[in-house]
Amino acid sequence: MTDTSVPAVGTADRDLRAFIAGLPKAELHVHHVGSASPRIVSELAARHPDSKVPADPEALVDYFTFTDFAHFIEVYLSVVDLIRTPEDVRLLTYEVARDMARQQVRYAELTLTPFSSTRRGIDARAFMEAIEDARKSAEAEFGTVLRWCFDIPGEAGLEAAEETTRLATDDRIRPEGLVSFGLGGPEIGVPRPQFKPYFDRAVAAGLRSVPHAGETTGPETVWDALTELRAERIGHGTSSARDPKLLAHLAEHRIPLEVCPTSNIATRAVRTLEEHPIKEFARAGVLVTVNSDDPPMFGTDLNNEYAVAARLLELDEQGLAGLAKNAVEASFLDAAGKARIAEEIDAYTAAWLTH
Ligand SMILES: Nc1ncnc2c1ncn2[C@@H]1O[C@H](CCC(=O)c2cccc(C(=O)O)c2)[C@@H](O)[C@H]1O
Ligand SMILES: [Zn+2]
Repeated sequence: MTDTSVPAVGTADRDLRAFIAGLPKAELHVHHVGSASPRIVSELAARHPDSKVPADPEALVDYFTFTDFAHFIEVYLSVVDLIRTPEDVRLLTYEVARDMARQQVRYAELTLTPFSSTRRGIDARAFMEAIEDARKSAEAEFGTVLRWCFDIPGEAGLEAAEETTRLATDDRIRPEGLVSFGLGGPEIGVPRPQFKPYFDRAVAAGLRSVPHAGETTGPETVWDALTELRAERIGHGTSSARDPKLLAHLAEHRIPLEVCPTSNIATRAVRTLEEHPIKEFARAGVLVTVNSDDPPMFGTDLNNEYAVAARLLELDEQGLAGLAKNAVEASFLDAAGKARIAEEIDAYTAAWLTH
């Protein structure tokens, strides 16, 4: 006979997952192409049958298993090759927002790499119109507010930096939803300081600096991002844990880290979740935000990243609400926008804990 007095293993975990599923959230580090779900990839692959990306969602699980960071970028670029027309761009953006809304994401800063599209022949203005059309439809229909980060694909060099900066700063081209400027791709062999003039121009044009740093290289790259690229938040920043002075600096200056735990395992930047430095960040007083990076490619979503963080940081519902509010605080929303989501988080948490 089953002993019903003993809670089934995992009940607490299930309750926390249910709490997370309904928790209003903000996401600060998530890539446009990297958010293409199997459903979206299949639709794009069917449109472009010459692509090497499998159209069958089940085959995508194997295809999205990476041997290292370089392999991840290789696969990533094969998905980039599926985005060939402004309509592909619009579809991807709109469907990504739908997937976010299902997870109660109220606000997201989505990282786009417009250079990858313009160099493949998509007209810059048509690209901007496509993302803006998707942004406005998504906000009206799903209630999810999107803002853009344009990032330089570092490995593609200064030509990519120049083009990304032009697209981000030319008043006749830059989209209304653009708030920030980033730098992604591999770090090894791609020194950050060479991008200083481009970040200077972007910051002068009113954009916020949010480069990836310390994902696959050491803390010196994070220092470079801070001192040379004027970073206001750090993408990943994983290796900061190896430099106590850096942790103290990040904490003192309230420079948030955009932590993406499952991504770090999938790209082999960190060996296991148990070894992930998120605990050290929190202990040092750094403003930690939790993000999904390239969720379907890493077999995760934002809700799962919150569940992972809850386990690693030993958070209860109040702790998770605090984590969600960290992302709101670290976002580039205005004060009223931040207050609105923070209040929603508090109201949801209070209602959950009293019923
Ligand atoms: N975890 C990540 N960490 C870092 N970056 C990540 C992560 N996830 C996704 N990215 C994205 O990968 C892009 C890389 C694209 C790139 O390197 C490249 C090189 C040469 C040519 C072209 C091209 O398009 O022709 C592109 C970055 O810009 C970034 O947005
Ligand atoms: Zn990233």
